[in-house]
Amino acid sequence: MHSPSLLKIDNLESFYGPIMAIRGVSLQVQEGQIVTVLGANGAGKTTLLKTISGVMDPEKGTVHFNGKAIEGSAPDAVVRDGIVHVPEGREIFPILTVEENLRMGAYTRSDHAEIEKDLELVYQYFPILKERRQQEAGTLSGGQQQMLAIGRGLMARPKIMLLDEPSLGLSPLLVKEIFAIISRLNREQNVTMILVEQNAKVALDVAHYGYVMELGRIVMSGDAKKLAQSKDIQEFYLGAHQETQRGQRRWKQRKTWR
Ligand SMILES: Nc1ncnc2c1ncn2[C@@H]1O[C@H](COP(=O)(O)OP(=O)(O)OP(=O)(O)O)[C@@H](O)[C@H]1O
Repeated sequence: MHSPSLLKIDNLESFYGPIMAIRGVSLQVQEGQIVTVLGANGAGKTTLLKTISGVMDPEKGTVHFNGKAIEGSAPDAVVRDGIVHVPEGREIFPILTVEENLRMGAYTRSDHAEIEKDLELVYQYFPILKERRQQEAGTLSGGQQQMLAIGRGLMARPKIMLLDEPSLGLSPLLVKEIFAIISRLNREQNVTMILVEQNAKVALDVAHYGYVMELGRIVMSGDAKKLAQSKDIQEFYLGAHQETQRGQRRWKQRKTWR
């Protein structure tokens, strides 16, 4: 990695009261890349994203975005800087319509004509959302809600999107469809992404670079193609592929990493 990073995190530590959820995490994201952060339940992936997006303040460490220190900034200031968090669990506004949800994503903007253009852009990527734009978001299927969460994130016109487990709870076919769109958004709209996933296989397929987290630390990192060939990763995702619960236990039980 030679060019300066778009996002650079050094030695980050975050706590929930006495619980240290992030233990000295350092990572870098180059502009234009998809960087995946893999790890089992409770590894600290969501906490990492919350700390980047300003929802949580770190106890220690720095987050630089475009060379500017942003750790401890308010969440809306982070959005204005160009970082958008697409949360896990389709946290859309269920009683607002699809279009109202999308417009909420542009809450930090006042360039009205551009907002209308971006709405059309979101509808190009997700035609089903256009079809259902007057429908209450709570009545959408899980896959459609995930599309809406991503679309709402796009409405902030981000430089970098933090995607928290977009595959969660979706059928393999839908996961394929959504990841293909994530990949297109990265290539065509030049949106840099941090992609948090338990599903290592699909994440490494679209990512350029990857990190593995375990108990709040980064235990492994590398080029996505190389990571996909690593024995540890293969054991994890093949296990996870066959039987999720067993896969997750095996991942957690590993003590050493190469
Ligand atoms: N609100 C909270 N209060 C206390 N501890 C928490 C809270 N949220 C998470 N934790 C703890 O912090 C650690 C990291 O959790 P985190 O949610 O970041 O993991 P994760 O890798 O994102 O897992 P998941 O995929 O389940 O979201 C875990 O030990 C978890 O139990």
